Amino acid sequence: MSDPEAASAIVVENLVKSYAGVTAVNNISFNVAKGEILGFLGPNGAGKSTTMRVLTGFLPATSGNVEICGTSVAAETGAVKRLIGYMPENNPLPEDMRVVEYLYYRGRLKEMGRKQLGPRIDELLELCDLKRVRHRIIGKLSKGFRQRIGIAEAILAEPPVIIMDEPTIGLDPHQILIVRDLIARLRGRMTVIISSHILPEIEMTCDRVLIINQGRVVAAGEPAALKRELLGRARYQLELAGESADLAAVLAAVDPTLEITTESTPDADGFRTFDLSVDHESDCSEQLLIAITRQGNLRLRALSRAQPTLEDVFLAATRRSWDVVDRKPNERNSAAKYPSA
Ligand SMILES: Nc1ncnc2c1ncn2[C@@H]1O[C@H](COP(=O)(O)OP(=O)(O)OP(=O)(O)O)[C@@H](O)[C@H]1O
Repeated sequence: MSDPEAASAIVVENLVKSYAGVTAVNNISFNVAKGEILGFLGPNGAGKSTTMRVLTGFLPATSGNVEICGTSVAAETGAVKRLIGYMPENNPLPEDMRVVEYLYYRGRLKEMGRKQLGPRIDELLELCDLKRVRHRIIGKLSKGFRQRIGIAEAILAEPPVIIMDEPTIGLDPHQILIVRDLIARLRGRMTVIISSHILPEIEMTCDRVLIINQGRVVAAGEPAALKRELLGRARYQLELAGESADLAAVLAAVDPTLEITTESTPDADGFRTFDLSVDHESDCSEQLLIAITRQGNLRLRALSRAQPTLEDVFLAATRRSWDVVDRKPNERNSAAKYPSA
């Protein structure tokens, strides 16, 4: 059998990080496979930045073990820093340097050879759409350019692992698109962890997500699997005129687990919006459409299957974890244990 840790670029085991009086990261464990893009999500104060700082060797862990490509962060912090390209939140850049100058300077600090640096910087200016600002002073550039300079710097020496804290924060939709494409191009070549509050962004970019709250992992998996695990029931919406009892009878005939969750008051034409939920994932839109049309007394104007988003998953996972936190300690002991990824 293959060893899952051998295929992991990042291994985090029972990581704890406490500041004076605050446990920011409370015993989290997860692996990130080589070439995988992992989205790291959590509400404000969940412990995302702290975890990233420990992973990159900028902060020592209180306890636990972190390995990057088989190298222990605690034992070989210097070596680990060379394995990671890190773009911290609000990435600080030297205001008075020119773009090329800065990348060259950072490359030399990363011990890259002069001959190797020139072509690599040209490649990155192209990849990160920075060619037209290559000789501009960084302090005079917009946020979008500055974020891309941060990404260029993180991937400059082609480290196997890239960690980005809120890479699209403060960017406009066009700039977000550029950064998203840029990250997608790293898939398979580098292992990437991205922390973000922008959930559609994460959903589009990441292979897997890890949601933390109050320093603990509260959900982990592929977005589609998490939707099934956390949201369970599929949802539909109808715009329909007719008696609720007639609709209820049709629903029972289509699927005994189909139920009306909310219904609106009728509009001027007598149509109401009904929200439905059903206990399984398989699509029953067509059966619903046929059964309602055949019923005779019901007039259907619209039928749609709700597509749950990562935001729904995030809210369900964090709400579930708050429920556990709110329970009395003796109840908490018997609560379901959450996956540690
Ligand atoms: N240097 C510090 N000293 C004391 N407490 C800290 C320090 N840094 C963070 N904390 C606390 O640790 C907890 C986790 O903070 P962290 O910044 O890791 O969360 P986060 O998920 O990155 O939040 P955000 O999304 O707001 O950046 C918070 O309660 C925070 O107040």
